[in-house]
Amino acid sequence: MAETEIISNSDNNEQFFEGVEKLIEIWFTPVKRADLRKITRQQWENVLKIVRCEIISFTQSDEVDAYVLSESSMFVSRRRWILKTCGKTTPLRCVRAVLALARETAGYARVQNVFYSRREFARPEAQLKPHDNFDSEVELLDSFFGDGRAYIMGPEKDCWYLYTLLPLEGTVDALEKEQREVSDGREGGEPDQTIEILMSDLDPAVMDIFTRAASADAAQATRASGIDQIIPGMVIDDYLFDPCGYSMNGVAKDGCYMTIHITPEPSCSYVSFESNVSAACYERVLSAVLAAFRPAKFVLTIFHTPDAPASEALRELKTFHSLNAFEQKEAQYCRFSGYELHYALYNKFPS
Ligand SMILES: C[S@+](CC[C@H](N)C(=O)[O-])C[C@H]1O[C@@H](n2cnc3c(N)ncnc32)[C@H](O)[C@@H]1O
Repeated sequence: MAETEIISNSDNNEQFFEGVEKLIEIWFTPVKRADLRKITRQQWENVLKIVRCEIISFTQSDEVDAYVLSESSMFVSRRRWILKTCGKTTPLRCVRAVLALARETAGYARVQNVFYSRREFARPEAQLKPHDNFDSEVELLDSFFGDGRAYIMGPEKDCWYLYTLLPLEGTVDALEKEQREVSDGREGGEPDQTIEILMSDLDPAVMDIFTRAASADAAQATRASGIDQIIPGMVIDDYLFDPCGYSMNGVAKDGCYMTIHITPEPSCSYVSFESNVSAACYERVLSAVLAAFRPAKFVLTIFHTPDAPASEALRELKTFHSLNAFEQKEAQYCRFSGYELHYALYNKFPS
């Protein structure tokens, strides 16, 4: 397993781990018979060495290959690649290698869309280049993809960063038109959505479940926390770290995935939830996630294509009972190339 990034905090002898992940998602422009799943496990292992993490488990459905990593997860489907890594990993350093494999092994010549995002790190100064500041990350991303656009949302010390592609002809409408033309009559025109819930300051009693002292194995932690009930019917691949820490991927037959990563250390507790489940389930999913982990604070992001039912779900967000205990500190809505984004930051009301 890769070197553990656990740093002792000399003031109180507690351990620090940077749970906040860097998340990159690349969509390739459809080509008949091209498939990212032609890239072999050995080739992915070489890529992940550059990132400073390793594969620890694997599961798959007809639509997606899901890897649990020593630092979070990777999902590979026909034309979408997702890499989510925490700690001091360096995911942007592997993008050049992935673009080369996509071209030479999988058969993709063009990138259709890119999303790179993360919350502000608890300890930004401890990150390795280019992840020690967002400007350097953007500079490297621009060197791969030409002109992207960078966004910073929320308050300075607790912000959320995003990089995505600029519309080619200068306007969002122009890019959406181009994307519609590319996907007309082929795969790839399907509605898409991603919900992410990035939680901090979690209930210590819940975090305790994700320690070897409290749970004999990952399956026990999955059941005791209710993770198996968040999106029922998924094949779950879970892993309990020693002495604490938890990662899981879930995949369903229809291509739906979910992934949860947990840093239970009291001084830096952090949990991330991500899924492309359809928006029809958002209230149920949000309430199951908040009930399972009991965060004091969380960032909610929802990306969706304009035709996805998520647009409806977002209009109803204010009526979600699960959000009654929280104050919405920030909220922003953006429209990008082919996607809309809702971002919000919530704090628990003092009890
Ligand atoms: C990989 S997990 C999940 C991280 C995730 N990004 C999150 O949302 O918190 C990290 C947790 O596992 C623990 N851990 C134990 N051994 C580890 C190892 N060899 N590599 C990475 N994390 C390890 C860390 O202390 C931390 O609590």
